Amino acid sequence: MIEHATALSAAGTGPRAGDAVSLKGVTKRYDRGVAALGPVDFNVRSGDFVSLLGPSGCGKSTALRIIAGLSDPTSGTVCVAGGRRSIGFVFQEPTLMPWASVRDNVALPLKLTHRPRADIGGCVEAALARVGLAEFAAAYPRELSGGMRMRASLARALVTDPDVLLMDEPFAALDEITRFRLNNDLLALWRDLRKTVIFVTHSVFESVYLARRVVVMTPRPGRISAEYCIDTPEPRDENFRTSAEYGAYCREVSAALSLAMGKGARRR
Ligand SMILES: Nc1ncnc2c1ncn2[C@@H]1O[C@H](COP(=O)(O)OP(=O)(O)OP(=O)(O)O)[C@@H](O)[C@H]1O
Repeated sequence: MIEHATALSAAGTGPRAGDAVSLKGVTKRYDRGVAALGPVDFNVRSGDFVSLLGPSGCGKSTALRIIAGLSDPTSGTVCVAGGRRSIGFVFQEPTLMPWASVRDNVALPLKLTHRPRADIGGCVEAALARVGLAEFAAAYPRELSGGMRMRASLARALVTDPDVLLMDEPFAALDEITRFRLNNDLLALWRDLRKTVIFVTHSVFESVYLARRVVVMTPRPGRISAEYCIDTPEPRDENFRTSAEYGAYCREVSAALSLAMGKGARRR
């Protein structure tokens, strides 16, 4: 089974036709001299679901922020097919405005891009229906559970119909039952919409469950240490989560993460 998993020494070259995102020689050094990332070469095919897996502080969020254009790389080039407007971002925290209804929170990206008022209502209703929150449009964030707040945050990212969805440990703070349910709902959404997803996590189990490609990073400054192709029939569901195949992938990726941690230790 595990022979499906192909470990590669490094990922990516320049952008190829069909790439949604391409990073070439990307590094990030913060103002105080912290070398956070790279160099990283990384390509993501359009419609793929890729997980960036690495230890806390290895630069995963930094990589996402650079792809989103929220932070500039110190060196290297970033290419996003369709440009930054084609990106939706889901942060670690739901980051909802507490004084605004769910409907108004989700409408925010459309208002910021001056979308005609007549379009906004329909787009918001559709995004809320996508994440199972249609009945909570008028509710305020304080009236929602943690999982529902994260659904609202996901709806806000989807409302502009982006090609690329960047997700930064969105479910890390949720209880396991809610997290598993959101994992399944995200996979269903991805199968329907076929957006390109880059999902950051430090959970081996979550990355193997969700992603078709797991990219393992070393500790800071994060580099790509290995890649695994999780080649299992779709749709994935609870049967996959409890399968011997899933367990074997998790063991393999876990071993790769341990190896990556060792690489980081040697560099320091
Ligand atoms: N604005 C900043 N200024 C200075 N250093 C920063 C800044 N943002 C991040 N760092 C540092 O860069 C490194 C990488 O941070 P980053 O948040 O990208 O890691 P991460 O892998 O996403 O971590 P986590 O999984 O804990 O969220 C860390 O050492 C962090 O302290």
